[in-house]
Amino acid sequence: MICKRGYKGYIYLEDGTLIEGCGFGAKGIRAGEVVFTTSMNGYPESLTDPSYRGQILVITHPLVGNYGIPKPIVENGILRNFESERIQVEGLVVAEETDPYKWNSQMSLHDWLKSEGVPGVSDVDTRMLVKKVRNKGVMMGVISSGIELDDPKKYLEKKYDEIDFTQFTSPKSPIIHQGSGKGIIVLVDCGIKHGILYQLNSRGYTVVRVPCNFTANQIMDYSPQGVVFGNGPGNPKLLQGLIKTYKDIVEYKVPIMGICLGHQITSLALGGNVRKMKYGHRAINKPVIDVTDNKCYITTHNHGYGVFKEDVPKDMKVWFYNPDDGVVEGMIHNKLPIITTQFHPEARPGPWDVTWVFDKFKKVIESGRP
Ligand SMILES: NC(=O)CC[C@H](N)C(=O)O
Repeated sequence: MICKRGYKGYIYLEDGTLIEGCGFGAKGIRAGEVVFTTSMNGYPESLTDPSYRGQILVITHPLVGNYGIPKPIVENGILRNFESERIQVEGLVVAEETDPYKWNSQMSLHDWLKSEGVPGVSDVDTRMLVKKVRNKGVMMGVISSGIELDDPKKYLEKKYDEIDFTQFTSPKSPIIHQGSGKGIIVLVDCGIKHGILYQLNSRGYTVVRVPCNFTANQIMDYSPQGVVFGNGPGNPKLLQGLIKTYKDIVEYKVPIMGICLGHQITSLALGGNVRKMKYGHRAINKPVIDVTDNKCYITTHNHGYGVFKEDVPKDMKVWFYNPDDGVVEGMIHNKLPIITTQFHPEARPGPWDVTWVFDKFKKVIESGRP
């Protein structure tokens, strides 16, 4: 195989599969859970989504890199075109990585991965790889770019589900984004996407991002009008401290919104359950049905764990579900001002059809009712 960047690359799966391709981006070896997204675009946003920490991402769209990587645009400390300040995935696998052709491209995908020390592998039969993951379920794997992979098993000692990745993605101290109005929302930041910050801040709220391990007292010291438990990486059941904080916050009856990881933490804190899915939902065109009016929306997803119908806490009801597999994609509390979505109402990447969920949260805050 002749490789465009001059070096080879490999993907090794824990079931023994070894795939040879071409290396791109940084030279190096990393381990991670191998997951795939069917998103057709939005790779700058996906690669910087902290929920992908610990994972090797396979993009099923055959050409990746066509429009390059834009210059970051920051307003009020909020990134408008990336989801965090760095690439979060452990590695990237594509069929073909291309050089950019677009007016606002600042650098190629290859140069971006290289500058951030993240390995990529191209020229891979991603369809075969995805079929394997779909049939067997997500697996641990090793990605190597530009380095021979002699003994891949030695990189596979740690299991994705047993690592608390929020230690890498949560800020160490609070970060404040001033709003135009008076209200304060505390956003519990276990590795949030800037799209969520943007949606809250653009509705006038001052958003205080607090570390994932802040206590309820520390959160309530800000006298927030609402508390948002945002997205984040890894296994929600490892976050027992966060679950405790959630339970304590519920006692204050303050309006709560849970997004993705926050939806899962809601279920665990209120007596429900969360389970690992076979290969998760990662896409920007997943259908969800709103049971209140039976409307179907096309939404952005990135989750490997899920709340199933029988896992919903007894004081909550299903708000959204995915008609493909029945996974619960949103919940509303029967009495308390608590709403959640498993999908990403902030999209990025993806359609903005469901940003009204943030307006709904504003109404919940104003009325004090779910
Ligand atoms: N995007 C998220 O918040 C993901 C939540 C959780 N880490 C999961 O994979 O299911």
